Amino acid sequence: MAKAVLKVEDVRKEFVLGSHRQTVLKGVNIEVLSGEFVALAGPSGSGKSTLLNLIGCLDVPDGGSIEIDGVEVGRLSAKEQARIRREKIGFVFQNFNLLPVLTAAENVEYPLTLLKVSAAERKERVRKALDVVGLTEHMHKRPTEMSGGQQQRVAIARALVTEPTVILADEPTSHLDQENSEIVVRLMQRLSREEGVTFLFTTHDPGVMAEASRVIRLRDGLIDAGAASEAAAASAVDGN
Ligand SMILES: Nc1ncnc2c1ncn2[C@@H]1O[C@H](COP(=O)(O)OP(=O)(O)OP(=O)(O)O)[C@@H](O)[C@H]1O
Repeated sequence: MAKAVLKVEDVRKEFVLGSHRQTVLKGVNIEVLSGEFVALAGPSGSGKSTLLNLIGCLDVPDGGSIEIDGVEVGRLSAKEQARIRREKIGFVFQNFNLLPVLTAAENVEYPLTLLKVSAAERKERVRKALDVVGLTEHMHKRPTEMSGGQQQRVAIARALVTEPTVILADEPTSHLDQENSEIVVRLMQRLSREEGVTFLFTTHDPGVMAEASRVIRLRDGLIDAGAASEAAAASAVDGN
């Protein structure tokens, strides 16, 4: 039985804009097991990015707890949050967010430099990460010299290279055409199945959701219990 690497319990978040107070997350509970490939779905404005930002230590919850690899991250100082982000979390963004002046290899190497990994080990880990995403021959190219799909694969290699507990991906395929979207989703799925990498990603695309090992749905600030029980019933039937 795989262990839970992410536990979100009764998480609440509200935003105040002037006199308007909006409760976006009203007590969210989710658990993600090591090696799972989990989609977070829900209508626009349902709080998917807000939840991902809390899990990614980019914001703090107003209540509840978030545990990553057994560490409670919801009430850490900004400095401690930054350390958790560097050591335990990989990020993939919809617009790739590669540094334009760096080559593919240098982009992938960057987070290892922040972790003070030795030059020899950096070289080996970058080589392996680019190999796993199938971009060895493009390692010296800059982002502008690569397609969107190739750039997103570099971003996945950059997220992978630190061997994080979980990779969080916010709409990783929404800026890609159908063909590249499929390539990127299949790549993430393969990394989950073959390398045991854990992914939690948001998406609006039913085709992408269909590839997930599990779909968690947010609605009105809560996990959609109907969808959760449907998923439990489906996994009981197919034995996953
Ligand atoms: N920093 C903020 N300040 C104020 N309101 C915010 C902030 N961030 C998000 N919100 C509000 O919280 C709600 C949820 O936003 P969020 O981006 O999490 O939704 P989402 O499900 O990711 O939407 P989409 O699918 O359109 O990306 C929205 O109503 C949004 O306006």
